Amino acid sequence: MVGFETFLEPSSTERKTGMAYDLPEGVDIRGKYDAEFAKILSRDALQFVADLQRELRNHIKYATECRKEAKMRYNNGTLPGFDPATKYIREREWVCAAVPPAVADRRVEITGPVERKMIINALNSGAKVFMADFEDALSPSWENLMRGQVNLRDAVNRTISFHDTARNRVYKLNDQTAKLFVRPRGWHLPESHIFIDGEPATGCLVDFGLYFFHNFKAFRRTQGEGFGPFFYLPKMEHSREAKIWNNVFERAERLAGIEKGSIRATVLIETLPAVFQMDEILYELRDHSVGLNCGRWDYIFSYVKTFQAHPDRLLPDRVLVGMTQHFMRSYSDLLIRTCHRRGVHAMGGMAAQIPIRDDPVANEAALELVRKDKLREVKAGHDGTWAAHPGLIPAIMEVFTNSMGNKVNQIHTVKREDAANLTEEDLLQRPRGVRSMDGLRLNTRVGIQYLAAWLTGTGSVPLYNLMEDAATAEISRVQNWQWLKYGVELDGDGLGVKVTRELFGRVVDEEMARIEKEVGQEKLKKGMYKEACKIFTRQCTTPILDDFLTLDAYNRIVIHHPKGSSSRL
Ligand SMILES: CC(=O)SCCNC(=O)CCNC(=O)[C@H](O)C(C)(C)COP(=O)(O)OP(=O)(O)OC[C@H]1O[C@@H](n2cnc3c(N)ncnc32)[C@H](O)[C@@H]1OP(=O)(O)O
Ligand SMILES: O=CC(=O)O
Ligand SMILES: [Mg+2]
Repeated sequence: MVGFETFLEPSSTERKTGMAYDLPEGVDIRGKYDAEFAKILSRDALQFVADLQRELRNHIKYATECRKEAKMRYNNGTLPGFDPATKYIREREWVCAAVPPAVADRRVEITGPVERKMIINALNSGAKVFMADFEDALSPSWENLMRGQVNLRDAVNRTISFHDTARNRVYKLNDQTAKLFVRPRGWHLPESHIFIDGEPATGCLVDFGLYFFHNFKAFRRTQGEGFGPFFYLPKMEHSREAKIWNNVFERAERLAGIEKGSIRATVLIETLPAVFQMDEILYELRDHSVGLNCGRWDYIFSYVKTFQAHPDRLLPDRVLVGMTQHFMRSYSDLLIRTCHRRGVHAMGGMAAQIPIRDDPVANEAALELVRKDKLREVKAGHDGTWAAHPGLIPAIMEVFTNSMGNKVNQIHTVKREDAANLTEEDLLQRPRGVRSMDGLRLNTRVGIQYLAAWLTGTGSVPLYNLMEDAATAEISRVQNWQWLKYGVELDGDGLGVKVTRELFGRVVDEEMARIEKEVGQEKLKKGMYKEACKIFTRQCTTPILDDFLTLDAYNRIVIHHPKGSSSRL
């Protein structure tokens, strides 16, 4: 193990190796060499990541096995629920460490991929927080991930700029910027361009490790007011996964020589099993927590996934599964109650609407939907919420500020004790609504176009005036799979058509024709639409549901450079 102090200075051990990365023992890089990437992938930074991986790999494997075991139980008919063994954690009075002053006010948070121009725009957007995303909004190609690390380093050091040559516009940071949170990938995704002891590294440890290593010092000085760095943690299913993150944080703090509790993280509650573990997750992270967030889109995806073997719990059309469905409202209410009882932020989620530039009437209608959604959140007791686009920030800020007045959050003022009575049944209640041919078509059209964008390096896209990312695309995929698997009757159009493979095949052909008409023949040919259609169709029709759309698709974007990318000195 290299002492952490040696990491901090540009060290003499970071030898110039020409066109190859300088690697510690047991680490191999199979991604393309780039001189900028080499500054991120320094020997000492890689050593830090490798040490995290070595210390935690068995815990990660165990947690992965537990996920499989839980899936088997749900597939055999068990319903997720509160764990009697951890009742004492839910019932006892305890609180998380106090919220750091730098992030007490999080009323509007903007999110976006770690792309250079977007990072600058997001930090300048007027939002209180910017969540820079290696996850739902990013296609994890080697190029995107490593450029993302370069961009974040420059953002934290405040040297980031971007020259849009086509528009001759230079982007720079304002004096006042949003506070930066970083969201690493979920536990399930490998980083197949970095091998540690012969195995692909765990994606989130690479994202966390490289970012923390290069930025913790500057971050604490420039924006954390002595705390930080700050993170969002996605897609957890159980508190044992939060415990692994807590170990990661403690280890990083120890090695960096910073106080325990410096690193803070907000956990997304975006899987159905995790809603029954909210106290337990906060408890594991009680020294490092700044709250929970309603990751509503992955949560809906997870509802389908968890109940993949329960034909009595089929979803209605995707557009009908909103926050006013009883199970969604119950989840948000219980999350608020749990967070405020434990002294941390209860963050709202993402409304999918984005500005519609060429149609003022439609734009106003979209904005009104966002306002309504945000008003519901702030009235329920959320302390802040997410915006997908800078154009939405003034309206959302106004809703939260009008409702919260001078308060920076509602942690101590809105307790929601009424939500203590919510039951497992409330949290699992079947969503209501119809299923329609339009729903099947929309899922198909959106799923294919999103995947085509993802395969070519773009992880969040505007489609039909809505933001689409990995989480929303997952809903389209699993909903089609579920409807096909159980041959549901489309009762929403009065036609009573059953979803069969033949019908779905026809829908795919027709929707591909529609996509061609919309994007043009040229773009269709140049893009990855046919490949995307193949992957999406296979995943919708496979007898056993794939765990993640992006796991299969990831293999298509891994590009190994066996020669000249790495060297062992
Ligand atoms: C389910 C979840 O996990 S939600 C969280 C993950 N998802 C996300 O973070 C999605 C974030 N949003 C986005 O990626 C984008 O807003 C999109 C793809 C939906 C739409 O993007 P675009 O089509 O480029 O929007 P549009 O053309 O209106 O952009 C106008 C300007 O706003 C900027 N912009 C748009 N969204 C963002 C954003 N989220 N952050 C920073 N800047 C943004 C654009 O870069 C552009 O800047 P410019 O005028 O300087 O060139
Ligand atoms: O990550 C957020 C979500 O809604 O999913
Ligand atoms: Mg998500």
